[in-house]
Amino acid sequence: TQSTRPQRILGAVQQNATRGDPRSVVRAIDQYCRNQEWAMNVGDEKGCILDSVVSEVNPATVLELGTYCGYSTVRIASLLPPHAKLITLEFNPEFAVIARQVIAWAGLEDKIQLVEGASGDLIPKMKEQFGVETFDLVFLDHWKDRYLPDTKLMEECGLLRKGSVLLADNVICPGTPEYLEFVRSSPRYESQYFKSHLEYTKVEDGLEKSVFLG
Ligand SMILES: O=C(NC/C=C/[C@H]1O[C@@H](n2cnc3cncnc32)[C@H](O)[C@@H]1O)c1cc([N+](=O)[O-])cc(O)c1O
Ligand SMILES: [Mg+2]
Repeated sequence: TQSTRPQRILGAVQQNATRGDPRSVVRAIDQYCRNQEWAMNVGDEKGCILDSVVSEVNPATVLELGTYCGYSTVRIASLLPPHAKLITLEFNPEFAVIARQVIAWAGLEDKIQLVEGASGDLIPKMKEQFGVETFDLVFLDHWKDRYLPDTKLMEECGLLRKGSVLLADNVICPGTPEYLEFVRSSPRYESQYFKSHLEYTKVEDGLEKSVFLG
């Protein structure tokens, strides 16, 4: 039977990456998606900006919205200090199955908790079910029309504290106009745009970093 793109991405990891070596997993996915078939991973160019923000924030708690195959999950977790935790939400069970295997190949199961379900349902349960107080860093990379409602939901649920950093992918392509307008005009956020390119292409895209001011 025909394989799916996520299955082929997992195959590229298992063939080309070294078990327990997260950076080799990231490299294997980038090489596959650049040379064989495009996929919606944040990619290496925006990934370097992601790395610098993760290193600067040095977060103890991270929330990722939209796991897909686990590329950015592994990329972020590989930079976290010991005992830091990353929770990643994915509602497509087929993608979750692949992402769990990518995360396992990287040897990062202890740092990453992949939760299957919709962000709108899971965000209100974060404190009670996952023992989270607040998130130091949130990476938004799920459906683009969910960025704004989920940000408001995180505020309402008390999951953001003064200094929490939101980092949003694709604010230009495919684009998140309502979210961008909100974080750039709200007095409760200090926003900064990092110009880059859509993964594996020359099309403009970028990341928006927004610090919650409390
Ligand atoms: O559409 C894009 N991303 C959507 C990502 C979606 C991923 O997040 C999950 N999800 C969605 N809402 C969810 C709510 N809760 C949990 N998981 C959820 C989906 O099951 C999928 O795994 C995209 C598109 C392009 N592009 O060039 O077209 C480039 C990119 O970098 C992109 O990120
Ligand atoms: Mg993206």
